Amino acid sequence: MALDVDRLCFARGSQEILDEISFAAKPGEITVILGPNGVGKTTLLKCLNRILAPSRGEVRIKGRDTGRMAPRQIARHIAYVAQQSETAHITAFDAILLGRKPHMGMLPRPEDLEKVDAVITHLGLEDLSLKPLTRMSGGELQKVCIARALAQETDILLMDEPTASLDLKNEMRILSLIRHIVEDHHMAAVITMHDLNAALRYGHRFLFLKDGRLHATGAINEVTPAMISEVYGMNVEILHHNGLPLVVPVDSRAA
Ligand SMILES: Nc1ncnc2c1ncn2[C@@H]1O[C@H](COP(=O)(O)OP(=O)(O)OP(=O)(O)O)[C@@H](O)[C@H]1O
Repeated sequence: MALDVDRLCFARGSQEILDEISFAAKPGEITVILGPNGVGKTTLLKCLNRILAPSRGEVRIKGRDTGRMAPRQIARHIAYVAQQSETAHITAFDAILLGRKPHMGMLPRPEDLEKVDAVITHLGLEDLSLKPLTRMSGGELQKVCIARALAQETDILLMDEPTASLDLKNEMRILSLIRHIVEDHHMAAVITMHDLNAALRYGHRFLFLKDGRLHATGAINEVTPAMISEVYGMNVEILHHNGLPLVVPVDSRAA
């Protein structure tokens, strides 16, 4: 496994946010964390790369406890795309170059610049390369953030609501891009999402959080309407259209 999470707990003061969360993220797969607002999805992601320190339990990268690793070492294995990306007045090229920081000293080496060029070409971002982040649309910015994560050359990718501010077309494009990257580069991705239909379309494995605990997990063919209803407090059906699952709310009463 690329990433093993073992009985992870996180508390803020006396408030227990995450309670005994265990799962493993596999290379070549997108693991999607699902659950209602405020359940702890972002908190869990931040515990995975130790932006937040779990109060109990372990997160292991290829068997190594992240609690015993320096932040720079963790950053060589885990790239993190936060929910609100920074929009500093720097170009896309420079933003992507920041992804090389865990690998370089004070100054970029020729191989760092070559890596950034290669990622820009791979994602077709040549036209954006010299554009400042402050003048980018949400979709453009998200692509730059993904490019920076790729330039970081990690085996694990964490993304917090990567399509939150995107229109339908860009949402599909970005999720398709993430899925291709994960499969082609054999990365293990863990992402949070609210759009259940997009999640079921592009994810491989699903974790449902409820009341701070892992309520249910499963691959695409193991997700049931009951799991969704119990977690979101709303009755749903799962229909199929052209082989794709579609979650349809049945009524708005609490399940
Ligand atoms: N900086 C903070 N200080 C105090 N409490 C916080 C902080 N950040 C989050 N919380 C609380 O921790 C809990 C989990 O928040 P978190 O952001 O992880 O949830 P989430 O599932 O990602 O929510 P959403 O779907 O709305 O983004 C919530 O009760 C939230 O109010």
